[in-house]
Amino acid sequence: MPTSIAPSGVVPTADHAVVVHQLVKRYGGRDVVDGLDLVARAGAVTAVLGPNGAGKTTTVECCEGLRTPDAGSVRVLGLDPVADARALRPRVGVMLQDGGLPTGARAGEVLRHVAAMYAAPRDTGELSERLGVDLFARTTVRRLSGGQRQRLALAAAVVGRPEVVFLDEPSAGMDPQSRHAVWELVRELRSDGVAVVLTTHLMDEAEDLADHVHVVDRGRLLASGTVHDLLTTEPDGDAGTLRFDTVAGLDLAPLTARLSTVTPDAATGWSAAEAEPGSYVVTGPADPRTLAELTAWLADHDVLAGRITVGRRTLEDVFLDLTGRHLR
Ligand SMILES: Nc1ncnc2c1ncn2[C@@H]1O[C@H](COP(=O)(O)OP(=O)(O)OP(=O)(O)O)[C@@H](O)[C@H]1O
Repeated sequence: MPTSIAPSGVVPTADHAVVVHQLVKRYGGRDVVDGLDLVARAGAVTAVLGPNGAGKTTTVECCEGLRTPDAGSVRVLGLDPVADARALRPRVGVMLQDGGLPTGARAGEVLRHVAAMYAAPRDTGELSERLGVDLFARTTVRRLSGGQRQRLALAAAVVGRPEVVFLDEPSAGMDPQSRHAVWELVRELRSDGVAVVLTTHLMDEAEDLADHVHVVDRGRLLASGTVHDLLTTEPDGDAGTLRFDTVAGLDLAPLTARLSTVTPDAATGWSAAEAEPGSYVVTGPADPRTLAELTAWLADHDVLAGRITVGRRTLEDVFLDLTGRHLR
């Protein structure tokens, strides 16, 4: 069962490296973070997953001491990120979404300069090589591509061997190979005991990397738990999904009724939604018979599906269930 599908179920304990409690942040009278609870453990990857504008960056910036909460509290390693900023600086690594790097300096210099600020930094040569920073070490930051800046920012965030790392959309704009290198590094940080907090709107990033996922939307926590917990939460249990694309506007009630007749003994029922015009998601105890029934139903309606896929539920489906909207 999930650690919590309800926001109130996030229970901070002493071994949490990050504890955000009822955080509120307002801009222009609008609560962009609206009573958010969030925890992150050492030796684990915690993903803050939500669509654009959900309040992920604002939340993480409050954890980094870059923004002051309007209400609620934030503790990182037991300290206040704003009041105890000096004590936290050597212990926390931060990768900002816009990089936050000096634009006139060369990439290699930036990394060496950041490393020099720490007592026991990582080997910059080894780190540069594995993230591909060595390939553009002599290029000034302003000339780097978005993905190159991201890689440099990540290297700078981890070079000081921090205990907690905040990564804001770490693989945004990266090619698949760079993304793979980032994910490998994140996994290694976890096994070294680092508390990794990453924001993402990429469900596969959250599913592949995260030990714990906080799903946020409109400044609020919608669900929290391990990926497995979130994907197997009642009422859908171990439901699978049948997705198909065809003409828009099909009446789905007769379809779910028909599928239910095929699986009368199943613990879970069927639900169906038109996620986007002409793009349907049918969730339930999918098996070969129900797939055959779906295609028969389509044939009865004289419609040809452009694509039919069978799969397990994804975090995208969880988000759709919770909000009625897509993650992106
Ligand atoms: N400095 C600011 N002044 C006014 N509004 C802001 C400011 N920073 C953020 N916002 C607004 O707060 C809301 C949340 O923004 P935030 O960047 O935290 O979202 P996000 O979940 O990180 O989104 P994205 O995935 O697009 O980065 C947005 O509506 C944004 O426009």
